[in-house]
Amino acid sequence: MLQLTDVTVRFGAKTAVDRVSLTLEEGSVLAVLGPSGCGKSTLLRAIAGLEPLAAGTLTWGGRDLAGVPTHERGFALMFQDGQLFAHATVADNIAYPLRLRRVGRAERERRVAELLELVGLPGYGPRRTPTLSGGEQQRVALARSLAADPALLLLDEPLSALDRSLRDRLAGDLREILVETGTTAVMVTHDHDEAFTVADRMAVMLDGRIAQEGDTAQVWRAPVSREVASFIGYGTFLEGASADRVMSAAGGAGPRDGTVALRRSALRVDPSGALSGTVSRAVTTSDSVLLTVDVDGVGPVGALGDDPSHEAGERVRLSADARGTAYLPV
Ligand SMILES: Nc1ncnc2c1ncn2[C@@H]1O[C@H](COP(=O)(O)OP(=O)(O)OP(=O)(O)O)[C@@H](O)[C@H]1O
Repeated sequence: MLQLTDVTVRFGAKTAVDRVSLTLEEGSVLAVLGPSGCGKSTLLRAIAGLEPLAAGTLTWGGRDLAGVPTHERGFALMFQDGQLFAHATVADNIAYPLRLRRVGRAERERRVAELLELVGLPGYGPRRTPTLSGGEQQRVALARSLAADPALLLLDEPLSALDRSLRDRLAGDLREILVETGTTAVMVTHDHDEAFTVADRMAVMLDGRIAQEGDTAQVWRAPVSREVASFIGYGTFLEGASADRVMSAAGGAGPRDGTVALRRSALRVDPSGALSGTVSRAVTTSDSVLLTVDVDGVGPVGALGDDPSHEAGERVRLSADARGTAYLPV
């Protein structure tokens, strides 16, 4: 088990990581999600032993890691750009951590073949890394990180150098590989889709502190604040009569105090929907039409359309789905 208690990292007067406490069971994958500059890479580097703690403790399996240097922690790190050796073959890159451990040649070859199979690149061993695509290079980097059977895998934005569609596919593969190998991992990302796909637990980090931590499904359904909600995909916030009107259309209970957060998927164009309004903006993407609709008696909300011909000024009806809504704690 990885346990962080009040972990604090400072750079001069700047507190980059501020009293962070987290627990991660073995076999679990935690995503640390947060905006640029919130301190998530620094937190990961502190776990790796690359940044000294100004305060707090870090333990693995009950052992205090203070004074344990990076190479003795038994953790592996993988970065955004993979950092493969350009002059070496794919097989040599993956075998590198095994060489450091003086694993014999036959065992190295067996393990490299097994890892290439695992990351979906069988037969790639003799290739030189500069001849690989970006996605293939990240798969090789992942295989190299897993080669030495790390106790804990630390991933820093492992997919962010890739384009969107490749990223979505690799995120799913990464999830399967981590589950199949039973790897305990901490992944830092600013992309909530990636965090929901890869991890079973999520810590949302804002300005050096953990704003919310829990099962990904729990965080998805019940963000604890507007800041967290905005960061995990809720785009509309309503209060008072506007909130009541939408929640009653969604079949919710009677009026309640507080703010309702809505994902775009909470409101969909539907000719038999209970709400009506005027489209103020329509943006077509490959799999949906993103609308802003000025709903009568509610105000502007994000909604999903089904037809690329929607246009500003058009009157539409919307139905509401409670699964895309959340009451924020008062
Ligand atoms: N070596 C350093 N010296 C001084 N300040 C630093 C150092 N490393 C990071 N910081 C500062 O600490 C804060 C957190 O940085 P960090 O890299 O952890 O953020 P991040 O959440 O990973 O951001 P990004 O997603 O942009 O990489 C930032 O304000 C950054 O400028």
